[in-house]
Amino acid sequence: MEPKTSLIRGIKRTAASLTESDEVRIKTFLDWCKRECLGVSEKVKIGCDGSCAQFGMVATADISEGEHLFEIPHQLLLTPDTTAIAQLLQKEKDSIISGSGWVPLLLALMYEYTNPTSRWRPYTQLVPDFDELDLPMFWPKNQVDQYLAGTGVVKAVTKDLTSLTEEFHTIVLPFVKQHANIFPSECQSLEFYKKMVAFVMAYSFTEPCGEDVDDDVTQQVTPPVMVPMADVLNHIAKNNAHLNFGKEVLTMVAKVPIKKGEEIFNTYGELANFQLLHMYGFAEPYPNNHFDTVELAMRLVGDVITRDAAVLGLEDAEEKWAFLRKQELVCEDGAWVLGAEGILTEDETYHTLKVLAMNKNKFKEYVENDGWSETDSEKDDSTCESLTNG
Ligand SMILES: C[S@@+](CC[C@H](N)C(=O)[O-])C[C@H]1O[C@@H](n2cnc3c(N)ncnc32)[C@H](O)[C@@H]1O
Repeated sequence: MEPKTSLIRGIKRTAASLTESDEVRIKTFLDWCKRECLGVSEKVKIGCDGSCAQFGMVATADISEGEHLFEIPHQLLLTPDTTAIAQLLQKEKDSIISGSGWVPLLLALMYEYTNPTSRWRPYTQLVPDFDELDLPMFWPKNQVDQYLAGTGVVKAVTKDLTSLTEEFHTIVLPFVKQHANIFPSECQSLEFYKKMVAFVMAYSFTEPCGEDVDDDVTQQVTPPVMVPMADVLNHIAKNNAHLNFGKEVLTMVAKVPIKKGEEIFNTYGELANFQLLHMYGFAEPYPNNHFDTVELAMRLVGDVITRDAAVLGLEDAEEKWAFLRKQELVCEDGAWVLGAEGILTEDETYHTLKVLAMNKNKFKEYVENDGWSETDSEKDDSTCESLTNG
């Protein structure tokens, strides 16, 4: 059988040890951090001796809860506003508007990544070759279809590849050609652009907005930025450190006491394993990821209940399903989401199951009323309780 190369490659990297070139790149990066006033605690070090994936950060002494591990000045973030081509991007901003919103950062990265005299050179040199990240967007299509069927990754990867190819040809390539004096020829290649997209996907941060700015579970909606040093940290769901976005600096703070020798883990968000695999090329082994979810496609359930209504003892299954669709409680692309602690789409699932379980008269009444507004007493109905919790 064909090996699941990507998953195996991911495991192999666990046992990696620092090569001479790694050591030089880490030292160059740390010297750069010092020069650029990126302060790092003496109680941490970058290395390969963490639990996973090439580089990571490990505690070299006991760390207390709340201790600062490093502080990154805002001007050291690599963004469309800080790059050496910021003025050009600003001047041409109307021609680089994209659906993803990533194009300005991608152009900044293409420029800085290929420029030997870039201010961020020691940072961009530390990042591994992007193919090694094993993001499913680099897998051959047949492997994605074969190994990831039934997860949301297949659809997400197809969408990513379509949109990045479209943005490359319509926005990025014309821009790069127009400014061929500053972009080397490799920037005209779609393969290179894909690597830059992978860089943003697996390494960028998005400043949380809204009320809970200090909370690492906040919704992320602002454009992504590159954050040197913070992106050295690997992710686990039970992270022991998190990044605070302050006005002057971004600070990595210990969430809990961390013992000497332990790896420092950040969070990339409350992500299910399929999302981790899609964006970062790894998944957490069961049962470590308490944010993991399973999606039950409504379309599949619809097929089964209408096909096997008699076996299931369901009355008017087809009419009920059609009515639920009309009410937009179910849809072709929809899914019910099951989390570690129960059903996350509880209302929709509850409502659907309740309709499916109705007898003829009740369903007739329900259709006549164009659905029904539920009272608390109905919600306490024991049948429905067992349906939602069982
Ligand atoms: C932001 S980078 C972290 C630094 C990265 N380890 C490096 O060497 O540059 C994100 C990448 O690290 C790896 N990674 C992070 N957390 C991981 C984990 N818990 N298990 C396996 N790989 C992980 C994945 O390859 C992911 O795409």
